[in-house]
This record gives sequence, structure tokens and C-alpha cells, in this order.
Amino acid sequence: MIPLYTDEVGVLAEIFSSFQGEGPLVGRRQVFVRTAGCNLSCSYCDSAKSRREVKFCEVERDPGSGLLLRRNNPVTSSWANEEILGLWASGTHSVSITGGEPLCQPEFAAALARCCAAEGLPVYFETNGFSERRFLRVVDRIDFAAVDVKLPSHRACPPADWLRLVENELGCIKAASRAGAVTIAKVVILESTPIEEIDRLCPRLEGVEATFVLQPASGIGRPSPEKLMLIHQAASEHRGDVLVIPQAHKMMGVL
Ligand SMILES: Nc1nc2[nH]cc(C(=O)O)c2c(=O)[nH]1
Ligand code: SF4
Ligand SMILES: [Mg+2]
Repeated sequence: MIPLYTDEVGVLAEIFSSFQGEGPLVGRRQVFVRTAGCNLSCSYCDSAKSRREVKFCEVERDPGSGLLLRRNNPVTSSWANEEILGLWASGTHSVSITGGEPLCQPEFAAALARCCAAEGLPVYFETNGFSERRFLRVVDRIDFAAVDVKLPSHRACPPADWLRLVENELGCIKAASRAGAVTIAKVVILESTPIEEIDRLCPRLEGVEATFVLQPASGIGRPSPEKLMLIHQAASEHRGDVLVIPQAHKMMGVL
């Protein structure tokens, strides 16, 4: 008999309750599940802790308390599911599966999404988009897809690997949109971002059904208003719906 459900094992960094701080769903209450480990090395990364595998998964006890309890890694998807349900409060919109990079643990990411779907909880899936093949294993179980697009100047990977990375990211964005997920394509903008990189990228997103978000870096490298205007103008030559949305969770002081 084919099992209906497989419990998978993986490495998590955190499970907590917060408000989505990025993109067009900003302000939506979510339970966040942050996987540990990432294959890229973006210059602006603010998830340093979760880029490597961690010993413990920190779980928030009461929403907003910031009080985190530790659980030894690896953990199972069914355990994570119970913790998600424990943090699910009235008004919660969805479960954000984020990282690190969830697709570094594809079976685990798929199991997490499957558990949520089985409970009827909508899934918001964040990925750096490095593998379209892996993304295809989760795409049918998610409702929202937030896919990063890395520019060469982000130094996410060695220069020789960037073309393959961007092809995969665009593949993920198109696959999510085709599968009927609400799709968000996100590019982080720094003061050092060359306009030419936006000029080269944006024609490739023409006609793709996704919300296109420029996210100003919030720490070191934060772009000036003038830079943001110029980048927005360049992107808008190719799409009519370009949004500039900063990271609101950092302003609110929530996790
Ligand atoms: N509140 C909140 N919103 C977020 N949106 C994306 C996040 C991330 O770390 O990827 C994040 C996060 O860490 N916290
Ligand atoms: S893909 Fe995300 S988690 Fe990975 S290095 Fe880049 S910003 Fe950090
Ligand atoms: Mg992220």
C-alpha cells in the first residue's frame, strides 16, 4: 500500500509567530518555520544564523514573547506541524516556510508543506530559487511563492554560476505562476546595485504573472532615495507594477 503520509527529518533554525515583514503580504500574521542551511552567500544576508546547520531549533513559547525554547536537531515534520498548530492564533493568515534555504532539504520542505496543506493551513514558501527541479516538488502544495532574483553584484554565488542561478530563479517564478500560486519575485536593492543589472534582468520578467518587488537593503548598503527612484524607473520600463517595499518587521521590532 502506498503510504498517505511520510514523516521526514530535517534541520530547523526557528519556529515563531510574527507578521510578514516583506513583500505585498506585509502585515499578515504568520507562523514562520525557518529551515537551517543555505547554499548561497549574498552580501546582504540577514539570516547569518540560519545559513549554517544549527544544533537547536528555537521555538517561540507564546506569540510575541520572544521567549524561545530549544529542541535538538534534527526534528521531524510532524513535530514541526504540532508546534505550528500550537502557535496558530485567531487571525493567522498562513505558514511561512523560509530559511536559510528550504530547498536545501527538499524532502523535508515538501513534508512541511504537505503537513500544512493536510491541516488546511495556507503555505507561503520563500526560496532563493536555486533549483527549479527541487521547487517542482513543492509547488503543488503551496499557495504563495516568494522567489528571490539575485543580481551578479549580490555575490550570491561565484560569477561563473550566476547564469544558471538566474535561469533557475526565473524557472521557479514561472512554475509557481503556472501552478496557480500567488507569485512574488523579489530583488534586493543596495546603493551599489548597478542600474545595468536591472536593465538586463527586467526584460526577462516581462509578461510573467508575478508581483515584482524591489526591496531596499535595510542595513549596510541601504540605498539612497535617488538610487531607489532610478532603479524603480529602470524596472518600470519593462513592467507596470513594480513595488518598492522595505522590511517592515525590522521597523516593528518583531521577529
Ligand atoms: N516578520 C518577518 N517577516 C519576514 N519575511 C521574510 C523573512 C525572512 O527572514 O526571510 C522574515 C522574518 O524573519 N520575519
Ligand atoms: S539566499 Fe537568503 S539565506 Fe541564503 S545567503 Fe542569500 S539572503 Fe542569506
Ligand atoms: Mg528571506
